[in-house]
Amino acid sequence: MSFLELKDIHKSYYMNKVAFPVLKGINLQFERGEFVSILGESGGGKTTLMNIIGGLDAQYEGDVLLNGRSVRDISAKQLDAYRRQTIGFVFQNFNLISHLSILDNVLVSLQMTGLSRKEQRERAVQLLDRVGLKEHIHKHPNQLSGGQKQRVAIARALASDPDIIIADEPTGALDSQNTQEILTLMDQIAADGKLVICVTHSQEVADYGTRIVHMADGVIDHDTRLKDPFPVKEHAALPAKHLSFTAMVKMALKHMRYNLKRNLLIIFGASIGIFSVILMLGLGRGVKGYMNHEIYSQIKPTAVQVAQNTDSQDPKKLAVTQSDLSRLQKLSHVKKVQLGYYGSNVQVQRGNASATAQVMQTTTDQMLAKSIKKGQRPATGEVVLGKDFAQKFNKKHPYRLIGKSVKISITGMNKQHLPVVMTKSLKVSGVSDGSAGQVQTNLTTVRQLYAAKKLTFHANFATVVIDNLQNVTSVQDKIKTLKASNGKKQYQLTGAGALVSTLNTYIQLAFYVLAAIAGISLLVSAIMIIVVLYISVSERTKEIGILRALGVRRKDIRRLFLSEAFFLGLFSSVLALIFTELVAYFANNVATKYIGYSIIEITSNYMIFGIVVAIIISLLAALAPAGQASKLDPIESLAYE
Ligand SMILES: Nc1ncnc2c1ncn2[C@@H]1O[C@H](COP(=O)(O)OP(=O)(O)OP(=O)(O)O)[C@@H](O)[C@H]1O
Repeated sequence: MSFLELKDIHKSYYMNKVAFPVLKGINLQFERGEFVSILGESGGGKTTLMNIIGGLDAQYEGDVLLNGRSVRDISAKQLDAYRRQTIGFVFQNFNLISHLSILDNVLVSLQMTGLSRKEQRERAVQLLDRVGLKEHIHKHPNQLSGGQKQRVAIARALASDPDIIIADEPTGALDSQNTQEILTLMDQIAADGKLVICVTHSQEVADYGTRIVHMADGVIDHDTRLKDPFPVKEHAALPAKHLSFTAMVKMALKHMRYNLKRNLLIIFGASIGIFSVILMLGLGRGVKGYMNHEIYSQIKPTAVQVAQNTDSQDPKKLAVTQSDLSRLQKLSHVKKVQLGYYGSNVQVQRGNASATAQVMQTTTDQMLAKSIKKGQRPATGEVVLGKDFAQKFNKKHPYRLIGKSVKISITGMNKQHLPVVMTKSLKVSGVSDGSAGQVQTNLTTVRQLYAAKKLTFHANFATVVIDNLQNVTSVQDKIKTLKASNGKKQYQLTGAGALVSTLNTYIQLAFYVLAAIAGISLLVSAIMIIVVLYISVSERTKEIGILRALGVRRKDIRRLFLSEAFFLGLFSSVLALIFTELVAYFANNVATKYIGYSIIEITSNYMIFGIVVAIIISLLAALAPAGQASKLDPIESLAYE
């Protein structure tokens, strides 16, 4: 049984379904320790035969037997393993990976062995030393001469300690001195007990080997033995494995570093989209926070105002009664309820000057004590005026009104539904910031006004004080669902507090819309990544072919591109976060100076969201290009110019 046997190999290429036979029945037997030169006219099918032996081409008839076992009908995975373990390729045009150093080029092959990282490196250095390149291990292929490049290729071919070295015109691009050196190396490889099969056009090269096989018209017409094969030294084969995930990831990073400028630009471009989305979310949160802060600096957040749910102006229908109070008081988390009165168009007179206040309200627990700028809250018979309103009586010194009397007139209705004006002289007890209306009295004062005219007083809202800020929304929601006897909703929330949740919803919505618009730039980033990766696939077609020839699996090629996309996503989101933090820092500094509040609030959730979205988008964008790369045919990729 021969080490390698080719049995009746036939191969045709098809053009428009027309078959062009290239190999027409090749029968050959090879042994280890042979240095076989394949000679023949150009276009005679030598490379085609090498691709079949090398496991790059599985579309042929006949059989290839290794140690008596067929490699014809094995799975794609097993064929990858066959190339990894058994075959070492040396090409005419070297086929080194340009973005990897000399050492890394050799290491790619070694990473598919069971050696430890240290052993891999030691073996790579040792092999490069053997081909005379120890001094150059950190150079890149473009920094080497042709002969040196071919020596790297030989070191790489030997890395996984394969039994067969296939060299397709290894000296075709070299001068005579380099040719001599390469031939010596190949001779030594055969002397080590390996099978060296070398395609050549040169008789001089062919004469160097132990055997010459001549091909003509798709068959072998001469098979001449020049010397005996070298004796085979038995040795343990290097354990093989497929390329590890980390090795693939590292290769992706090395490629990114090699194309640093381009990748930085892509990362920058992609980061803009993520930056805008995070910024919009942060700004939305900040603005909402600011609005709430503004509102709650004027009113107590745990108190809500409740009125009857009606559009009617009829005081009876608007009336909030004791039974309403007890109904509200029964709700859980309600600490206290109190009646209040709200009126409009209140006439205020001082001496000859008079003014109409749009809003008058009785003091409630929702009003913050600090809303009184000067003086104190109104006791019975007293009134507090809003500062702007007070200025209508004393423009320069509104606070001087404190302690003075004003006459206030409100309008009620008698039983006949006729308007009745009620007037009373009240002492100004303080001046407020106006957040509670322009005129503020207490409930007893209003009751007295009504009593003086023998009119029935109806409170028209209730203040519900809630035990804890966290329970405000739930209590508000509960109040809104309370039903009247007719099945309609009984109450509505009034005052600034009621606005807060609606306002928050609108702000949130507005910024979600803005974030979505910013998201369009994410789409642009995704398209950019797709384009770049497609370009990268076509630029790296040859590299993909080389990796496949070395035994790298399709899966690994896909991972290589997906890893690059992952890093593009990761790095661009990190850059985006740096940008957002910077912008937030400066914007918040300015905002704090002018409005005393940080207007951009970037939470860690937004950051995580940004990173995750960026990575997902990049990976999705990379799916098609990575898939395309993994499906490339190794022979076509190697032939790609
Ligand atoms: N993918 C392909 N599709 C169609 N025809 C092909 C393909 N690859 C090779 N051929 C044809 O098959 C024939 C043999 O090609 P091959 O490359 O094996 O020859 P060769 O002996 O190695 O030639 P050379 O010495 O010039 O390198 C040529 O006529 C070539 O045009």
